[in-house]
Amino acid sequence: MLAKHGFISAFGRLTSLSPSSSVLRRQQFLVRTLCGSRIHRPKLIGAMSSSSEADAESVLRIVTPSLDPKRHKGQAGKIAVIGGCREYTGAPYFAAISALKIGADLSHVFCTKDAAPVIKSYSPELIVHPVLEESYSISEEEKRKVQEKVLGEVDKWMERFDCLVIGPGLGRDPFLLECVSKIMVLAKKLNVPFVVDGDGLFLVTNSIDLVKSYPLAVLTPNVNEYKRLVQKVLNCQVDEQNAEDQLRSLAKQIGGVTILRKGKSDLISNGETVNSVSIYGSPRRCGGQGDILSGGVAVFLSWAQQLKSSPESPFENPAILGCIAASGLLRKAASLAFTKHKRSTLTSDIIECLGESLEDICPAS
Ligand SMILES: NC(=O)C1=CN([C@@H]2O[C@H](COP(=O)(O)OP(=O)(O)OC[C@H]3O[C@@H](n4cnc5c(N)ncnc54)[C@H](O)[C@@H]3O)[C@@H](O)[C@H]2O)[C@@H](O)CC1
Ligand SMILES: Nc1ncnc2c1ncn2[C@@H]1O[C@H](COP(=O)(O)OP(=O)(O)OP(=O)(O)O)[C@@H](O)[C@H]1O
Ligand SMILES: [Mg+2]
Repeated sequence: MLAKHGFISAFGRLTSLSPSSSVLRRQQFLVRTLCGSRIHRPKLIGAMSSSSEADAESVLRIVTPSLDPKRHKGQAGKIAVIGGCREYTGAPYFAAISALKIGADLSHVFCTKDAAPVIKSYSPELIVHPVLEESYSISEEEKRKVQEKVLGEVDKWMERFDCLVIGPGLGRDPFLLECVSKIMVLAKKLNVPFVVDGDGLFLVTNSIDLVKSYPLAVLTPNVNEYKRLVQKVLNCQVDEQNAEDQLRSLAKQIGGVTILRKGKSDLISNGETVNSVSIYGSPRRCGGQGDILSGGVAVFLSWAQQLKSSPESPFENPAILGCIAASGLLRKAASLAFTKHKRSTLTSDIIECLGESLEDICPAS
């Protein structure tokens, strides 16, 4: 109920991004074709009682908008990554460039001053804001003023974003994380959805109220991040025998946020349904694949939000559809990259395969 209310209120903000009627008709046609002649909620995602393998390719076909010449720049998505510090410049780059390669129109990165020139030099496509500060660069007396400045800079842009990705390569500096927690509060106030990954999960695991009961929050923990969340929120260890039930309990306990638990199979739950995506990916476990996923979830979630423009819409939960689509595409791209590069497959190779993989599932024309 809460989740539904949240999505509806967020759609108000996204009205201007609603798909044109021809786009909506095409998507409804796809639902009819996949689910029989009457329009009803597609059986693409699992039921309440058990986990089921999602039909990721069908979800990708439904959420991906057609390339309509009448659409203007920005309508296919404006994404912002909050991340990037002295140590990590790759992670925010991977998330932001993946969003563009999948089909978003604009991709921003809000990072520390040290990280900005490095990230800019990777790609002229990204809009990079050198606004975040780590403790080492400021004195105690300056902290309050700096925090206000950081929030002011982000606030100027916030309403324009369809989704944020918070955490890839953020680092764990306490002052920086305090600023980011304020950015999360601002995003919630404006009903901007966000994906929390990497060090963003370190932050929310220790301050769970930052995401609790916010239906537009998606958490994408890897094995370690999941272990820490389970220990903190459920006060127990990860139970592999009852993985689906435990994930459902965890999502429910955090007030119905959507969690994508990454692993051999990706498991997705909002506290009600549990879906898995297990299509074959790649045996390479090079760093950065989770960053592609977080950028992808942001784009597909934004697109899935645009589908739900009328009360009769058959599309129920944009966050879940976004997770399924991103997981399916990442796995397909990883598999394609591995056939080309084998043992030397890197995250950049997988990013290069995103376009071809999506084209294979839903051709641009
Ligand atoms: N090129 C880059 O800049 C990258 C930066 N990254 C960033 O690095 C920061 C830390 O993320 P991490 O994912 O390393 O943090 P984690 O706390 O998840 O991982 C830390 C340790 O866990 C170990 N580990 C990984 N998988 C495991 C498994 N299945 N079982 C047991 N141990 C396992 C790793 O070897 C590593 O030593 C984040 O900000 C993240 O976004 C990563 O995204 C990778 C790429
Ligand atoms: N054991 C596995 N077998 C197959 N695919 C996997 C496996 N583990 C992870 N993946 C795939 O890789 C993606 C990234 O998951 P991973 O656990 O590597 O994230 P991560 O540790 O956050 O990555 P990053 O290095 O970007 O931080 C998952 O969505 C999943 O599709
Ligand atoms: Mg990660």
